[in-house]
Amino acid sequence: MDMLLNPLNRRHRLRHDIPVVPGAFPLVGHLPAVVCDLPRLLRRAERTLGSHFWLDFGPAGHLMTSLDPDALALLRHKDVSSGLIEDIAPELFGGTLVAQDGIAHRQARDAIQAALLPKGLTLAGIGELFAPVIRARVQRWRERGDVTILRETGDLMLKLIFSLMGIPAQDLPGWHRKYRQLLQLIVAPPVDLPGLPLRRGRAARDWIDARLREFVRAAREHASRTGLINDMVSAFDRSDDALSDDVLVANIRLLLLGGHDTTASTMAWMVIELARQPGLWDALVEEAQRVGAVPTRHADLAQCPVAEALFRETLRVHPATPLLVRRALRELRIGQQRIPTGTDLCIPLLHFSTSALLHEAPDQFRLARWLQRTEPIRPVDMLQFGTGPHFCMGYHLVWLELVQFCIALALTMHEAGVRPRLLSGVEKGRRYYPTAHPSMTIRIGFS
Ligand code: HEM
Repeated sequence: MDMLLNPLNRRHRLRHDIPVVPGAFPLVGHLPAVVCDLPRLLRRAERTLGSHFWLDFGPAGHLMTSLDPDALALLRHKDVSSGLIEDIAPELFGGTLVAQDGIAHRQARDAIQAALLPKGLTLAGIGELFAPVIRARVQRWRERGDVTILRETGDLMLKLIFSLMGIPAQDLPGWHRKYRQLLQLIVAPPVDLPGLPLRRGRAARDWIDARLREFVRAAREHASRTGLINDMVSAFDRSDDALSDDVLVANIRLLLLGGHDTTASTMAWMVIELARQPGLWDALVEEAQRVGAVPTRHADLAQCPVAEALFRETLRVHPATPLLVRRALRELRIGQQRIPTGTDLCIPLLHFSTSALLHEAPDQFRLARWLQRTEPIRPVDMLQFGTGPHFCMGYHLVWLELVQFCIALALTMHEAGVRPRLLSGVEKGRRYYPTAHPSMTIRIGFS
């Protein structure tokens, strides 16, 4: 199938001496091709235009996209701002630390970081909280015999994140509904009328924020239901310059958003890879039988190298966050390329994650690249979580929950004498933006 580009727009144009990729549609620009076919779009642009080119992200405007590995240094550059993300999605990310720079960013980040590091997660008993929820879910898959995998992992991840926040089981359906409405803010047209996505999304955000405020109050009164919120609130209250509750609430909401789609997509890809590569499944089952139980603490993860390699390789081949956006605050250079002040930038992690410049045989799914390595994990090996001051705050949590998930899946299915099998094609229906994920319709059987 050919790419979703506008056949009437073939003109070669330059902006600031950098070529614009032809084929943009009015209003939505290159978004159809970005969403459905980003790897091919980047490869074609590189082949025909070189390492730097403009892509039109429709309402978000033109972003100068760089495939030069030097562009990664921009993620650590003091004159490169994260504020662009707030311009693109003000309703979701306004006031959150992902859109802040410098001291404001560091203050908010420092105040909640400790709760998400291995020690904080262990003290709050997050592994113990998650293990039974994950085991119950894969047990249900075994009983059902086949599942639509992305829908299931999406549901499981919401349950885990809500349990992290201490939301009681009977309140979950209400939270699910509001969360789905909140997500509509990503695509809502800017029309604020009753019944339209913007109005519904804002109302859902206010509902969620009001409840998060109650959690914060409960934590201050030492009546919190979970260690994690408790730890965040006390760290926030201890921070040098008092930060307002609005900042705390917006950032707890950011954790709900940041940890859902990304992890659900990775989990679904893991099951798909296990289903289509029987050797991977056998290695995982052997490891699960050796450890005998779902690990609950970070210290236990070292006993699960196969599950860890599966987590790292799945993310390398299928990075859930395909691109990062930034704004140049002054004139910069990427290699030989001059970047004018004010340029909006796109740094496609997806391209670097599967680039031959950074990985040997990048297109091959190889656990051995992790299992046989002797040197420690480098920043470039974790690129799927970003790099620099905005490096993902959920990294240790994701590592824990995905290893837990792999071991639970292998133990449960092996006990029943079944293994995952792919019941549908994988290539059709993949999406790459705003989060990359496999097709919604892929079914996995357990037989
Ligand atoms: C496979 C799962 C995940 C992937 C691939 C992922 C990826 C990323 C990436 C690439 C960034 C950098 C954004 C930037 O530089 O602009 C980021 C930031 C962030 N992530 Fe994750 N993430 C995942 C899971 C999670 C989870 C589970 C949480 C929390 C519960 C989380 C919370 C955050 C937060 C709060 C930030 C903003 C950090 C900052 O701006 O300082 N993420 N993530």
